[in-house]
Amino acid sequence: MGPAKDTDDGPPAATPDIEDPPEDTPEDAGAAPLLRMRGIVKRFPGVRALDGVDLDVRAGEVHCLLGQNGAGKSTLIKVLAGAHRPDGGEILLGGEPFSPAGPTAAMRAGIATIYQELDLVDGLSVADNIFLGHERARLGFTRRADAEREARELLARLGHGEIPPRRETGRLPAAGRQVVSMARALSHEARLIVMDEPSAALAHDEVTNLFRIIRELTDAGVAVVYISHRLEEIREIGDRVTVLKDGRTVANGLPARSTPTSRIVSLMTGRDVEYAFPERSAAAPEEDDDRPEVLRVEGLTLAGWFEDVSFSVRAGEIVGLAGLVGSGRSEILETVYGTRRPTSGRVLLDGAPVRPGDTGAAVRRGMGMAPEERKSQALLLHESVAGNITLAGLGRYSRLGWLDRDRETDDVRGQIEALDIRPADPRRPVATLSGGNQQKVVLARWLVGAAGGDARRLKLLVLDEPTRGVDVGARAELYAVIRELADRGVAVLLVSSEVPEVLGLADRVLVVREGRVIHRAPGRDLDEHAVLNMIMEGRAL
Ligand SMILES: Nc1ncnc2c1ncn2[C@@H]1O[C@H](COP(=O)(O)OP(=O)(O)OP(=O)(O)O)[C@@H](O)[C@H]1O
Repeated sequence: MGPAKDTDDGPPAATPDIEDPPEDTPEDAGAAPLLRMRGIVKRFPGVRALDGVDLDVRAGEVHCLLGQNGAGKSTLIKVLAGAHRPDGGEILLGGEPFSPAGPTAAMRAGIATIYQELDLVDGLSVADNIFLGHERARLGFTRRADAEREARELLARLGHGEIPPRRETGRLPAAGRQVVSMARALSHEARLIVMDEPSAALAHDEVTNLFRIIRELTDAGVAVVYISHRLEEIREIGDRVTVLKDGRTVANGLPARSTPTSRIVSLMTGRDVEYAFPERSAAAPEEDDDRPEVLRVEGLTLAGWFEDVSFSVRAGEIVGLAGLVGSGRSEILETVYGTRRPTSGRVLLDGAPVRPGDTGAAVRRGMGMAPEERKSQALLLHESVAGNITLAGLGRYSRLGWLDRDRETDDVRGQIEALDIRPADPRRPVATLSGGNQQKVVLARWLVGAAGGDARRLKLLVLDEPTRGVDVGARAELYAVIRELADRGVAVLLVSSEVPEVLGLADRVLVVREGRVIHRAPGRDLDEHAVLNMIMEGRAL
């Protein structure tokens, strides 16, 4: 089921099963909530994204908002942040009716939002981004030295005094950009901060830092609305949980720590999902494996990033790189695919060298890549879902100069169904899909490539954070699809910040630290604790 169709005919939808308030509430239970949203409705053409959502948030709590991809989480917080005008419902902030005329009005009322795709201006300095659109800027707070001093203080408060306020924001790594976004929220002295998947781009130690900051904020009485698909995080940082499904609230304010995971997952998905990794193929030890080598990387070096990296991936094999953000793991993938040109070393596909730094040649030879930054690197946002899915292989659909539309449509529909892309409408512009559904579109593009039996067949699929932003239900489906691809003979090379994902999926794992491969082992022989220890401390237990 996708979001509610915006039609007025048909029987009214059943009243959602809203849970009673929890018993183990924080001390301020009984006090009026800081934020109360009631019956919020938001329609887009053809879709009712929000169909009567309730949300109550108390001062000083971390309130987690959960739901499958497309359930309406981002839309709800955009309504709260003044970015969307609701079509119905009521919002009370501090007991007063609240209907922000726009984002600036919401910010002035003390609501700050850190979006999934950070809304920073890459070309501006860190300090300029922090004070962008700031009231004080308009009152003459433009003196650079003052802005930079205050920016430095905010960054230090966030534990990142090393980020220079004058640095061009686009040059910072993902974790640094997020700190800037957080500093912007703090600069507004917000009383409610919304974080939309703040940990998605962060490595383990950065998440620890993020949680420390969140605790400081809530201790000072700030409320945090936290959106994440990582259920284990919700247990660690959350106080209460609200679950959305198809644009409705199905559970309102459950206790975050004591509600069983199975209960939360079945509320989100409407079914019981087994959160398991697919069976691995019976992998032979590396030296005895006689499957053909699809990818061979020899002494690959990208100065300043990684050094002397060698490995191979065989047909039907999944190889995973585990490492921290900044360890060089994503850069290794990008150099294999040709987005970056190595300083030295070689990449061979089916035994023949690939032209360095030439992604076009890589694709023609049968490589596909789903990059980390889907919006800037992978999607044509104004194109349709179908257009994005068939992007890499248009040649596949032309016969004697005619485009074989039927075949194209069948392939696209097949992928929409296999990955449960919502809404299931091939003509919808990708820009209007939720974040997780956009990620599925990126993957679908390469899966189409793997389906055909023609010369353009996919041989090597390179995946950088394949499940970022993807909900728990769809994750299991994606894992199964990736394994199925491997079973069909595709070689898969992947990176994920989630160590259990690398260990659960990969036949072989390479542990990367500070630009070097420090350990190699079959996925089944490693455990999460040992790998975390290696990537953080540089040694095995
Ligand atoms: N600007 C828009 N135009 C049309 N439809 C939209 C627009 N924004 C969101 N939608 C639709 O509204 C629904 C809810 O999307 P939303 O982004 O709120 O989901 P989400 O719960 O945040 O999902 P995710 O976990 O994938 O980020 C989806 O069906 C989406 O396609």
